[in-house]
Order: sequence, then structure tokens, then C-alpha cells
Amino acid sequence: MNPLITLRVPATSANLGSGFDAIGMAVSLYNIFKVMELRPEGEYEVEAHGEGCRELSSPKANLVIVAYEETCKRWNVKGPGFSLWCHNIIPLCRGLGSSAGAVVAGVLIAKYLTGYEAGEDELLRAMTVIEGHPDNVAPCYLGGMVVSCWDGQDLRYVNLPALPPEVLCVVAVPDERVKTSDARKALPKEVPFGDAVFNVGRAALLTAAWATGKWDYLKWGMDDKLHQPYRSKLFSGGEVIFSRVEALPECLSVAISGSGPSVIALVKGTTHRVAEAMCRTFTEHGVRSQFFVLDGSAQGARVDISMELKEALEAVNSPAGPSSEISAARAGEQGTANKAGGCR
Ligand SMILES: Nc1ncnc2c1ncn2[C@@H]1O[C@H](COP(=O)(O)OP(=O)(O)OP(=O)(O)O)[C@@H](O)[C@H]1O
Ligand SMILES: N[C@@H](CCO)C(=O)O
Repeated sequence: MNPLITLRVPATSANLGSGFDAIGMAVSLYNIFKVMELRPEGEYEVEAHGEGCRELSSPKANLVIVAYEETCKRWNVKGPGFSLWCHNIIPLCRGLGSSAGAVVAGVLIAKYLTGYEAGEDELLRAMTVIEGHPDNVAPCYLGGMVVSCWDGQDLRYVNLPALPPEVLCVVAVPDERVKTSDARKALPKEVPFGDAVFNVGRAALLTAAWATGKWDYLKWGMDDKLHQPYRSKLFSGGEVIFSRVEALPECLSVAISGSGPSVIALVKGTTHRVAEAMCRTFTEHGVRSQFFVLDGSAQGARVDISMELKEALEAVNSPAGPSSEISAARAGEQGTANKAGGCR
């Protein structure tokens, strides 16, 4: 059966050190979501593969569906239920924006299943309200490197130029999870004035250096005193990994990716020594890890709408609802609800 809607969303690395809650970049690792068929309002099925497939197979626990429902409520529109097929490559709770990818997908599905006329600004606002901060959802939706500011109601955002091909992102992902909500609880309620001033300068330098290609300034520009000193204690090896990786001349800069525990290094030149130093640090602290060498100029969310969507929406919105014969035949083709395959 052809999907009615196919979405591809990139992973994102937020903060980049100094840009807490404001700066983020899309990287070339993608989740795929497919809306396979429509169902009556409030009825969902999920077939999840890959990362977290067991926990994400329950519609109630699946953030794509939660975000879809919240968006319909925000826009005060009724949307049909649907069966969702997902292939998740982005590791969960590792600081690579898995939740943002799910939120972006849920909001976009709401747009296409309800026909609500939301432009780019409203889509990004709806995504930010659900995620709580814009620095993952903005690059996930728009692609590339994005600077964004959110006051709880309005959002301003600017895309910076993409990383040049000679600068790559090495991301080491340890085999332990840190939920963003826990990583936020580890932050202090107040910070010394000097630390705030430190970060203003660093974040300004980061964006100016990025805009003008002064990559050698990243080591300064990505330095941070607002969150990394507190969060590096939350994962094994976090307190030593930076100094080891920064010592390598090919490493331009290193930061906790998002709320951690993954660590991202921007590298000019060969990547293997940086990847090896990161993974060795995790191994020495008793944690297995994997690494990815990623492109930091990834495209944002991509949506493909099938020709059959209009017809399917008309059928589900008709007073009789979807024909039970069609539903039965499609359920037979698709297999049982919540079927999980290729689980990791
Ligand atoms: N592909 C997905 N489909 C549905 N829900 C997802 C998916 N990926 C993540 N989630 C939800 O998001 C939660 C993880 O969000 P969390 O913000 O803690 O981590 P993260 O987004 O991976 O990291 P960070 O925000 O630091 O980049 C999961 O526990 C799950 O509830
Ligand atoms: N800015 C967010 C990104 C992770 O979602 C944080 O660091 O908590």
C-alpha cells in the first residue's frame, strides 16, 4: 500500500555550547514517518522499527501522535486518526533531537490531514510550544544552522550559512540515556552575572564566526558556562571528554550535543582520531558507544503527499466514515496493530 504522507526529519544538535536554547543545527541522520491510512478521529495504530521501537509502538507514548493531537487542539480543528509507520534512526534521549523530529512530524501531519492554513511562522510556533524551546525544532524543520529566540508566544529565527564540506560533525553517542527533562532539572535557578556575560560574548562570537566562515574562532565561540559545567556530571566520562578531544589539532571545537549525553565535535581534516578519542573515553568509563560522522548542512523536514490523500480524507470525513470493506482489506495487507520489527 502506498503511504498517504511520507515525512523525513533530520536529527539536530542544539546549543553548540554557548547558544543554550537558541542555536541548533540539522545533521545528516534521519527518521522516516509514513501515514499509511486514515482512521476515525482518535483511533491510531503504530508500527515502529529501529530505535526505541518497543516503547514507541504504543500510540499514547508516541510523540508524533501526541504532537498531532495537541496541534489539532491548538488550531481548534478536528483531524482523523491514522496508522503510522516509523523507521527511527535517531537515538532516543541522547541529545540528537529525537523528540523535536517527532514533534515536527506530528505538526506537519496535522497541517496536511486537517488542511489548516498554517504558514512557516505558525508551524514553527506550534512546534516550539510543544517542544518548549526552539533550538531543535527550528533546524529540524528548516534545515541547516538556525539561531532562534522565543518569548513564549513569538519566535524570531535566522538561518546561518551551511557548514562548508571540509568541516564535519563527529558525534559520539554513549549507550546511556539522559532525558532532556532531567538534564534541565540539573541546571541552577540563577547563574553568576559573570557567567552570563561570558556566554553573551561567546554566543555572539559563535554566530559572527559562523556567518563569516572564521572556523578557527569556534573554540572560543562554543565555550559555555551556563549548562555544560552542570550537565557534564550527568553522564559517564563527561568531565574529561572535552579536554581529550580539544587537544587534537583537527578538532575545531567540542560541545555536549543538545542536553547530552552525546558529544559533538566540529572537525576540519580527518575525523578518525577525534571519533576514537571520544569513544575510548566512554569505554574507559565503562560505557559502550557508537559514533557518526555527519554533515552539518542537512536539509530540513521533507514531506511527500500522495495523490490518494484527498480521496482518503473525503472518505474518512463522509458521514458514513471509511468503508468497512476497505478498512478490513487494508488491515489484512498491513498486518496487526503495533507490530514491531527490527527492534533495537
Ligand atoms: N521517533 C519518535 N517517535 C515518537 N516519539 C519519540 C521519537 N523520538 C523521541 N520520542 C519521544 O521523545 C522522548 C525523548 O526526548 P528527549 O527530549 O528526552 O531527548 P532527545 O530529543 O533525544 O534529546 P535532546 O532534546 O537533548 O536533543 C522519548 O522518550 C519519546 O517519548
Ligand atoms: N536547549 C535544550 C536542547 C535539548 O532539548 C537543552 O539544552 O535543554
